[in-house]
Amino acid sequence: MNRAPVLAVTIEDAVATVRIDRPPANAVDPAMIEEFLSVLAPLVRDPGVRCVVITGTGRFFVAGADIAVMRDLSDRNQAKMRRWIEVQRMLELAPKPVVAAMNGHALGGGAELSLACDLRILADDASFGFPEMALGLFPGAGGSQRLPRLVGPHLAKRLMIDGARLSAPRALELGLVDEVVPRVEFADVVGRKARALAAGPTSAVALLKRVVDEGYGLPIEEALAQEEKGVRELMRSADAAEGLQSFLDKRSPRFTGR
Ligand SMILES: CCCCCCCCCCCCC/C=C/C(=O)SCCNC(=O)CCNC(=O)[C@H](O)C(C)(C)COP(=O)(O)OP(=O)(O)OC[C@H]1O[C@@H](n2cnc3c(N)ncnc32)[C@H](O)[C@@H]1OP(=O)(O)O
Repeated sequence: MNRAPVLAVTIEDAVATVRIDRPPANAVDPAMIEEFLSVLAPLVRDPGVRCVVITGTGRFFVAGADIAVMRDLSDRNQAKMRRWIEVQRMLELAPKPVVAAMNGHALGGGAELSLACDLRILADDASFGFPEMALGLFPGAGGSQRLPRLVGPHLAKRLMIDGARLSAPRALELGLVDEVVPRVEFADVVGRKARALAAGPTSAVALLKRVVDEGYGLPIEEALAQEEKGVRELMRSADAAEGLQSFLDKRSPRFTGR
């Protein structure tokens, strides 16, 4: 059954915004996951896109997996739903900054998606959390592995066992999100942040993301070797030359992302 797309992509000032609109709660189903994979691939590859913003509509960013879909616990259905992990890896490895602009409730798989992004901005009246336990589940779409990396294993287990929907200030206090913004200013703040990121040295951001992803968790000697590989590429980048020269010229840098 083909249905209308639930993702709308706009590109302006080198910022690609992917807006989710699947009423009533932007819950994730297999069709949305496949749509995400198909719209993200060109955005990740396009050098003209230097920042990607993922956002929702109305009261919801993403309310998690579609619970009606999750009732089908067959391996086949779980395999289709588990491709949500691939969406997260695409964002995590994108050679450019990715912003989770959480306009509304970011829960379960929605909160998990945001953990794969580089900047998490939450509207001040939105909630954030991993309520899967109330459904007899746990955040098994990346959350059980990324959350401990973010806040440490003890707090991560507490958040997942408790399953609380956290207020925006509490999510900020725990370090789960980077910024909480009043709803009335949300779109402006996200736009400003995204444009600033797009105008920055996205080549350095791309290399840093790769170095962190490849080095994290490795024994320090191997991790430093990964870092060295990235630094060699970094020092050959046009952005590094421009950044250093602009300081000496006492002018603002004009980064190209190369
Ligand atoms: C993301 C994909 C991952 C899949 C991985 C599969 C492999 C691994 C499997 C094992 C791991 C499991 C991983 C599970 C991840 C999940 O995300 S499970 C779902 C987690 N989310 C929730 O539990 C949130 C559920 N929603 C709510 O609690 C409330 O809606 C709210 C957010 C507190 C808002 O409440 P309120 O303002 O009262 O609005 P509602 O009336 O409740 O909701 C409005 C309508 O939206 C529907 N809805 C809301 N959330 C969902 C949802 N997640 N799925 C389906 N539908 C949802 C709700 O039913 C209402 O619908 P109507 O009644 O028709 O208006």
